[in-house]
Amino acid sequence: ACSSKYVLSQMHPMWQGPLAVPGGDRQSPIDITVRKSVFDSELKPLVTNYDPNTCQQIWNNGYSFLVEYDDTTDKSTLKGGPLKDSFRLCQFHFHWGECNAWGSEHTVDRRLYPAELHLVHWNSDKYSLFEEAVMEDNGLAVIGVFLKVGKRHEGLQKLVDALPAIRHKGSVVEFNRFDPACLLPINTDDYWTYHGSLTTPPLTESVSWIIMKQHIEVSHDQLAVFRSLLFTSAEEEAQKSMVNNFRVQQALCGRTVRSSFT
Ligand SMILES: COc1ccc(N2C[C@H](O)c3cc(S(N)(=O)=O)sc3S2(=O)=O)cc1
Ligand SMILES: [Zn+2]
Repeated sequence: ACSSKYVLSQMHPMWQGPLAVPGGDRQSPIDITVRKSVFDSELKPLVTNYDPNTCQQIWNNGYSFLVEYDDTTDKSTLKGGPLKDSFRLCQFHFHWGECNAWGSEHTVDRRLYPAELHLVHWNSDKYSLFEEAVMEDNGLAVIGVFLKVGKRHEGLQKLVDALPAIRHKGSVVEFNRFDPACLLPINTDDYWTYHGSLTTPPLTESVSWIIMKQHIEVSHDQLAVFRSLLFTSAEEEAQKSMVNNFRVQQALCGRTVRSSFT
């Protein structure tokens, strides 16, 4: 799939029809084969500085639900890790399955998780707008965190309680003072990192992926509320449950996945 000009057509609930991505040799998501990852002692700990007051709204974009942050100043930033520059948080969202057996986009030694959190940041040292950065080689940095079903996640509940108000595609509600740091695992020093792409259209190959080794736990009931969202807008006849909003895994095409831990 790497040499071919186009990625295989992604006949997937999230979008129909073939998706042409020029080149297509650094697509995401991927399976992380632990024994093939390469320890890199140059990789630093992640440095996140998130200001909960920059949280603005939560909305259903028809792929997932996004919590959006004011990224007009450097108030919520990500530095360190594999990154040379400072990146600004613009949104976070999740991917999940119709059941707890699957739902994550990345896998570790083929292990699937019921859901995966993505915290999306753009390179504010090199670019002045998200829209510019998203098209550039080192424009975005996305932190991926696996979710496992277990004890209730207290910090997540505020977000879960807001979901019924955005059931339909296109609905938006104000959402303030949410600190995304509460969704990070205790240990953020251990991660894998590789160069990849957005996992939804436009699939641009502009992402430095940082996948946390440690997962977070959420309750079965909290995840069930994710599945009560809809892909469809209020006007559409057939309502489709927003589930399985993950992309099929892509070929590694010779890329190396580095680890910050041995
Ligand atoms: C060019 O116009 C745009 C480009 C990208 C986007 N985004 C929305 C996407 O759904 C999306 C999916 C991401 S994932 N699953 O982390 O790879 S990150 C991301 S986004 O916030 O960049 C919006 C407009
Ligand atoms: Zn995502």
